[in-house]
Amino acid sequence: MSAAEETQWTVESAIPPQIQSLLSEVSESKPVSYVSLFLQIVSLLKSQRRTGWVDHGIPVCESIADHMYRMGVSTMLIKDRSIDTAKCAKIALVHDIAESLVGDITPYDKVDKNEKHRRELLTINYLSELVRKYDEENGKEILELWLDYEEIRTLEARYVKDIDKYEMLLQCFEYEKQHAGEKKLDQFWSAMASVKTDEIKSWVEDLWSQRQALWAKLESKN
Ligand SMILES: Nc1nc2c(ncn2[C@H]2C[C@H](O)[C@@H](COP(=O)(O)O)O2)c(=O)[nH]1
Ligand SMILES: [Mn+2]
Repeated sequence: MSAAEETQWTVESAIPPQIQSLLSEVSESKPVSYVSLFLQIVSLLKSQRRTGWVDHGIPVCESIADHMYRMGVSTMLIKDRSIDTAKCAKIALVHDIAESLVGDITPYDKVDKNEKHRRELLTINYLSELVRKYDEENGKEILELWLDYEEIRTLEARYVKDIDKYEMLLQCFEYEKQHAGEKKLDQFWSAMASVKTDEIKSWVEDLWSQRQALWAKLESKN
């Protein structure tokens, strides 16, 4: 993608036609009209497949929403009582919300991380503004929770960052099991090194030993 094409990306250009047609139906005189508009943009997360799996030929793979849902549930398992797990769940539910319009960009895509951040920051501000039309405080909260994650501003965000990697690795392990030796997704497992908290490290270490056992069994059959 050329530099010119990259910087041409705007939120407005990323809004798909089915959402564009809704924009003329909201009115600041009717704040509640922004609720369904915002949530129909969120719906895009339910149909967008996670690019990393698509790139590795996983048929019928999970969506971005699937990933965030299981992350939300995962935060409820954190047993460190000093962590505000309700806040973790909220961060999990919004951390990839900008991908509704930006799309799911992997570390191997041609979009560099500054451009990815630029697009996602424009989008989260756009989404936050939509919610503020209905409720100022809720719109601000969604933006702040997203920034907590993006900038790892809190220990809760650090846990969610770790769970983002754990959830991906668990999904990777599930795809490797499903494909019974046909798909060895080694590339993703380098993410283990990014996990920082002791508790989530213990989750990852357990998963890694399960994966090692799986491949020992699969490779013994060959
Ligand atoms: N091909 C690879 N894709 C990867 C890797 N690590 C992450 N990813 C994918 C997973 C998602 O599709 C996307 C970003 O995920 P976020 O949850 O961070 O938005 O990138 C990898 O090692 N290889
Ligand atoms: Mn994520």
